[in-house]
Amino acid sequence: MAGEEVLAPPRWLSGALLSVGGAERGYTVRAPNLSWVTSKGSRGTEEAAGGLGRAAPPRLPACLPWEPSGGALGTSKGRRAGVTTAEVKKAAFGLGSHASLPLELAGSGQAGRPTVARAARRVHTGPPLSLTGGQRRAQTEFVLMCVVEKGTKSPERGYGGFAGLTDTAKLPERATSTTTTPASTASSAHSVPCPSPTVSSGLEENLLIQFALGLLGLLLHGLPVVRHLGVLTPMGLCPLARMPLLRDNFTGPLHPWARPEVLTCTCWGAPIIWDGTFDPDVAQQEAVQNLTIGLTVFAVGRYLQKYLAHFLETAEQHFMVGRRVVYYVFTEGPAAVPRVRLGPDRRLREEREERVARWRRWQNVSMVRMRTLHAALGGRLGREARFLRSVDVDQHFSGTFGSEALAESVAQLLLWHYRWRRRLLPFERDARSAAALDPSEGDFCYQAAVFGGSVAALRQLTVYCARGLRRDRARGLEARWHDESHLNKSFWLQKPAKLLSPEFCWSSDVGRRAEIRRQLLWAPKEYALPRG
Ligand SMILES: CC(=O)N[C@H]1[C@@H](OP(=O)(O)OP(=O)(O)OC[C@H]2O[C@@H](n3ccc(=O)[nH]c3=O)[C@H](O)[C@@H]2O)O[C@H](CO)[C@H](O)[C@@H]1O
Ligand SMILES: [Mn+2]
Repeated sequence: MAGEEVLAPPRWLSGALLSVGGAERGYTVRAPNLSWVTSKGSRGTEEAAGGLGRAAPPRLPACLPWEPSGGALGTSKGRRAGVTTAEVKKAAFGLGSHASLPLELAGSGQAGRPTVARAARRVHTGPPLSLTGGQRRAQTEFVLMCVVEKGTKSPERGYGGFAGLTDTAKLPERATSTTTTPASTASSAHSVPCPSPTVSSGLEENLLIQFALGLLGLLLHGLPVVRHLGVLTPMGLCPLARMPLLRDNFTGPLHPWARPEVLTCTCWGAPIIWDGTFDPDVAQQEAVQNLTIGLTVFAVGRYLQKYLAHFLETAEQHFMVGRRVVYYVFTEGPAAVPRVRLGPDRRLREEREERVARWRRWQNVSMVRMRTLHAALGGRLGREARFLRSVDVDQHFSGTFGSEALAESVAQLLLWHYRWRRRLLPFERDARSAAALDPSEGDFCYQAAVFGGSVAALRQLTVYCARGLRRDRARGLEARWHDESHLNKSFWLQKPAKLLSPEFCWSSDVGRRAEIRRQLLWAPKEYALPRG
């Protein structure tokens, strides 16, 4: 119901519905029998575990981020072993500066003094790209293993201690494989979902409650109210809330705990940016200056006239204000691109795109964007801009969209489904499609209307999607949500370094929600004319 305010559920109800949604991402459920295991293989004290905290070891699965600098893994030992920090991070999910590894690394070093190099090599050559069935099971049972640096006061000093939380009742089998699997060829079998809760007993009941509420909502208010039921599904809590805060090169210190009603980080350590979890002024100051940020947008056919002017005008007011920005407008009709007054240090380039115009169906225009973007990233655009954001044109900015939205790779949570259970997410389920995800796969549902990252990350992403789209086309297939389905597959395999909350891409169709404080708004869906 447009304009209706929907409040967060009362606490008791959150508890009742705990396992329905966010909890399955592994944040809010107690994991029994957790204890520290140190690098020496013994049950550890906190000190031995790297000084993780002064209080008793937390009962929640917990991960610490790697030092943004690369910390222990960037040591001379690591280098001598021929393993770079970047390689390790890539092997462990292709992450940016923060990573957590759901691996069993405890005891991986020599007795008494495990070296970073050994651990790094182990990460590099074995899991998580070749997890055994036992490890996978262990993960779903909340064994969240983390690599924790120890003794890394100076990044030049090379010892790493490793500690993890493990369920001592069910230690995972050790991985036996030592074959190297390059991250770039990782298939879905190698990507690991956020752990699922062991306490699934209430799940069916909770689903029933939600179903009953849905039915009631239907009877009382008609269909639209059903959409709001997602609000009753807790998203889970960021386990890092009680840990050292994640840092991000663009955002300054983050405050994941500032928004306890929503999930503010992922299980692999990426922050989810919500209003209040960052300080916009600090973000603006901390962000590396003098970066050119590209904003790519396709405006083909009637979309150009209907949406582009308003989109650009509002981008001038809100998008990366004070920074160097280049708009890249892909269109077959550059002459019709509206002349919008641009601020200093901001320019607009028309990228003549004849190919897109050939496609009659709007879905084809949408899909061909991946290929076109990939080609452009290899050319002038890729040389000119350091970070890019690709957006749909049928929306406009209505609030600040600044440096906090930058990172190595950035995904946007889809507003309809950000609280939904993983199994219910509308991923491509036709196993023949390159975009297919198994019901146990996929972390979140991301939106193709906003994604971004460095040139290198986006080249990887776009080529992956473009290949998948081409393969599907050759087989006469089209994924359910076109390019968006492929984007979701890609982000499942190569986890994004940062997620933007739905506050960054909202629709008035959903109405107002208390938890949504700032917005990039979709234009009303009046597609009869532009798509006609
Ligand atoms: C908000 C959101 O979730 N958007 C996604 C959703 O799109 P939408 O349902 O919002 O699709 P859409 O019509 O906005 O098409 C995507 C974009 O392609 C461009 N365009 C499309 C057709 C055309 O004739 N001319 C033109 O310029 C334009 O930039 C448009 O914004 O699903 C699409 C694929 O199903 C894409 O994945 C979109 O990113
Ligand atoms: Mn759109």
